[in-house]
Amino acid sequence: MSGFTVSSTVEAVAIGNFDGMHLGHQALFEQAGTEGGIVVIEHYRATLTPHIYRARFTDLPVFFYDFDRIRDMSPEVFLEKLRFDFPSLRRIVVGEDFLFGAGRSGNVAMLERLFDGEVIAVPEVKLKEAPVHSRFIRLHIEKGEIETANAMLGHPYEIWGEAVAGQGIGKEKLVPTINLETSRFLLPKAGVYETQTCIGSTCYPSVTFVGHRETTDGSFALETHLIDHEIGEVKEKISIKWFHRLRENRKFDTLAALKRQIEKDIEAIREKR
Ligand SMILES: Cc1cc2nc3c(=O)[nH]c(=O)nc-3n(C[C@H](O)[C@H](O)[C@H](O)COP(=O)(O)O)c2cc1C
Ligand SMILES: Nc1ncnc2c1ncn2[C@@H]1O[C@H](COP(=O)(O)OP(=O)(O)OP(=O)(O)O)[C@@H](O)[C@H]1O
Repeated sequence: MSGFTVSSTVEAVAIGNFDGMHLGHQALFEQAGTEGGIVVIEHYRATLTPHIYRARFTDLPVFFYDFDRIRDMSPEVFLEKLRFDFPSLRRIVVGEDFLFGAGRSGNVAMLERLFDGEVIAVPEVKLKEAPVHSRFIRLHIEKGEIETANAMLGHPYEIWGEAVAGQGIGKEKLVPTINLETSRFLLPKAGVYETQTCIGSTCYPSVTFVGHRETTDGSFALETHLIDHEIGEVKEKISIKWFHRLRENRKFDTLAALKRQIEKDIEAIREKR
């Protein structure tokens, strides 16, 4: 989907890029109310909830404005577009730092001047003094600090991908794994993680490896092993929810040594259950 979608019923919109659909974003959605909608200014750089994945974290309808099509609009023209696209619009919800229009020339005060309805500017949401923003959540994920990222998101960090063929070593010599291919999602720092793997509507406890397989072929892989659950060939889309980084990616001298370590990783997760 690209460009924009129009709704004649939506009475309130929250506006922003909304990568992650984090606690700060959710505070805006609450103010938009049940008749509200979400206007995503889409610049195609989102890596936490790229494009339509944002819709997984809200019950409100999500509309997309392609950033390239609105970037040169003055604040006045942008407001005209909103009024045209949402003829029932009575309320606009943004964060208090919201800037809009060509060259980011419009702010909340200008929005209040130009819009004849209600403008709600939500104060910055923080988590224990730390401001919650997509850019900080990305940094935590890149450092493997999943608990902090999840606390800021208000939900477990989740990525989606397709199952692809692996080397065939796992099942024979280590543990069976689903090898995943993803695009656009930010991957956590290399290592081994406590995760859940969701196939269809069922989520299984799992252990996930992300990084270069230093012990075998050295190539990059994202692999997940379902703990205490056997599964045949997986054809549908899979998601991984991330919870905790267990350890670094390491090079083992033998496959037997790697297998012993993987068994310990699995046991560490079982003990928590
Ligand atoms: C829980 C888990 C932990 C892993 N840890 C490492 C590791 O520390 N170092 C490494 O080189 N490979 C690690 N791997 C990846 C294995 O090398 C990989 O599963 C193996 O090469 C088989 O790949 P295949 O599934 O493509 O056959 C791990 C895999 C799993 C499932
Ligand atoms: N922590 C927050 N508290 C309140 N409002 C927020 C917060 N973070 C973002 N917003 C508001 O949500 C909307 C979407 O913002 P945006 O997509 O830029 O999120 P962001 O987390 O600030 O992203 P980035 O880190 O990339 O700047 C904007 O109206 C913004 O002002």
